[in-house]
Amino acid sequence: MAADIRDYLQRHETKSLLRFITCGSVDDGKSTLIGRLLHDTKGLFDDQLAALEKDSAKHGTQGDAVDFALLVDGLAAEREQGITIDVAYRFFATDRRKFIVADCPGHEQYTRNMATGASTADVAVVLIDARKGVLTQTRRHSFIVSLLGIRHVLLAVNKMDLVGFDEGVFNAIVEDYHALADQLGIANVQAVPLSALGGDNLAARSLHTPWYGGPTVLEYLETVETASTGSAVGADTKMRVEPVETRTDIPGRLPVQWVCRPNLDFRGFAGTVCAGAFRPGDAVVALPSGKRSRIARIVSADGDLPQAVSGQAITLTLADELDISRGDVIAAAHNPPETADQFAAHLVWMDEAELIPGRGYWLKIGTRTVNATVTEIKHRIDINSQEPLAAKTLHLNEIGVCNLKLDRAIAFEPYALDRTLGGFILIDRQSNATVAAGTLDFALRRAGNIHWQSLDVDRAARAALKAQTPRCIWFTGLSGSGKSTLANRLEQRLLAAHHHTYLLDGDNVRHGLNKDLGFTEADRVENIRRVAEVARLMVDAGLIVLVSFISPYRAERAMARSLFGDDGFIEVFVDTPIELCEQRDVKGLYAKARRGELPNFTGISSPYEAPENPELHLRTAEQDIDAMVDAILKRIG
Ligand SMILES: Nc1ncnc2c1ncn2[C@@H]1O[C@H](COP(=O)(O)OS(=O)(=O)O)[C@@H](OP(=O)(O)O)[C@H]1O
Ligand SMILES: Nc1ncnc2c1ncn2[C@@H]1O[C@H](COP(=O)(O)OP(=O)(O)O)[C@@H](O)[C@H]1O
Repeated sequence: MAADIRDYLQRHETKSLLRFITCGSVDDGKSTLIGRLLHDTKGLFDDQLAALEKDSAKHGTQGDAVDFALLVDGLAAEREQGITIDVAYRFFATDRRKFIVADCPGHEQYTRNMATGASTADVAVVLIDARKGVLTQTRRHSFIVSLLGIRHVLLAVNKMDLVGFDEGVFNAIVEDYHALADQLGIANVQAVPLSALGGDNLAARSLHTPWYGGPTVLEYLETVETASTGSAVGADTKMRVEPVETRTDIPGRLPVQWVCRPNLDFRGFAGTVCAGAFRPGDAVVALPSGKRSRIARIVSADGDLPQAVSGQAITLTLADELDISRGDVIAAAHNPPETADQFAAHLVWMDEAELIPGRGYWLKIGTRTVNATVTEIKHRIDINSQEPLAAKTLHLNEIGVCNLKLDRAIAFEPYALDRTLGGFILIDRQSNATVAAGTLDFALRRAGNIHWQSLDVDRAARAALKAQTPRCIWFTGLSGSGKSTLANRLEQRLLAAHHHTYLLDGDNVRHGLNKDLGFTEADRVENIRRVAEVARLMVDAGLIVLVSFISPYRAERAMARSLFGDDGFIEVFVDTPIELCEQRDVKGLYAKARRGELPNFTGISSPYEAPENPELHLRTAEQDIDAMVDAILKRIG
């Protein structure tokens, strides 16, 4: 298939390319619409058509006629479910233009696919069932369309045949949608009355709508002018294709995808220009380091180029040796993007599990991946009214405005200016699943104004005075597993050996610093974040710090570890089977939890994620306490 696409694109190299997406609810007729467009423009590959005819006879719902929905519904499994689940990219062309269409599924839980498809599109085709009008789903899709910077909407009012091609019905829907588009700031809306099934106003003008004087769907797609600045390179095809409109007047930006170093004489920075243009001799700056140089050469598969514009995949060489790595951005020196590590952002939450403020996620932006936490949810947005609503978390498909903090500064642009350097996804660090798509709105200035105060007396000096190596020894395990008992005994032994220590115990810290926190997932995340920060200060003070908290989540233990570095963090897994903890039931909490009187109890009604690679794995059922303490002492030397 990849070879077919390459061949296809090559044949159409000279034409401009329009990327669009289709959005609609299940059964609005998206698949039929795309299938018919492909068919009517002869955009089908012959073998696809043959397969379609065969499939229609087998599964089709349209008698002997070709069932166009089958063409885009793709996988058999999806067909069986009757819904489309993945984004399917299709290619077709007319004499005037070539097209890539992302077919975005309409089922409520598949917003993620829609955002994926929308992130590179110039135009969104929003389908409406003429009998149903503007639905919540239409509003959600349109909101994402506007959020992801698509400025052009084709409102496809489908199934006009089922309302007798009534002009009044069409006008009422268009009026409704215009009100929504105004709210969302979508300035360019073209509404078309159509019947995808009958082909009315799709490729050919319909005789049933003499009252309609606008373009057909295809005419619109062939002629719409968008401000695309280079979303036109298919990553998988490695092909260069001209975007609809290439801007060379805006400053150049190249997110570095990889550093190309075939031999000692050549060091190039490869990537796809995401905005503006570069020429040899241009002054450039590497971000976030801020180091400057000039472009020496622009190397491409076709030899050296006099200019590279957005959408082109190239390799730059520079006049000076700069330390630039993957994820950095090379930008025009006279007008570089800002760098920052804290942002206000919009988020579309796409995971079944809710967003946890304070938890660490991977944030991928351009070619860079960094650690990020949502520090605060400002509000979520009511999809119907666009009103802000109070929110402590975001659930599946909810859209919110929040503050983000990264573990290092990145070069960025507000999304409204640049989709590559302003659009990001959040990835769960444990499962690697994409949990959100988002847009950076602006940098929070305070980030740049709070500096780390460098002090004359440092950790090394404090540690030297105490004649010890400061460390964090982190005990994790179920309630009653033996964390406190072991930590206590260890502290006694350390004290006897004249060490300076402090024991932070969950129960105790929850009486003071953390007395505002309970046992929900979000509260536990915050509980661990605070105690990890406190432990870090104490380690900085030169102490050996023992932390004894259930700390049930891998993500937060990884976060704690990252504060100390591998040498400074010893994770001790106090591994006791829950049956034994329950037998011990030191505080009577298991009995209470079993009676249903204690909600969110770890191991019973709240999860415990066992460590995968702890420095020490202690099985309390098999060893006695002193032997285990000896093992810890041996490990810390
Ligand atoms: N619902 C629920 N789940 C678990 N534990 C509960 C709960 N409610 C109260 N307790 C008591 O609180 C102690 C655990 O607090 P932690 O701060 O260590 O928990 S956590 O790390 O935030 O998960 C824990 O102490 P340990 O038994 O020493 O672990 C319990 O005594
Ligand atoms: N090998 C062992 N290691 C640790 N604790 C043990 C062991 N065997 C029995 N225990 C008992 O288990 C209980 C553990 O309770 P505790 O230390 O308060 O656990 P946690 O702090 O994990 O909730 C104590 O009563 C302790 O005496």
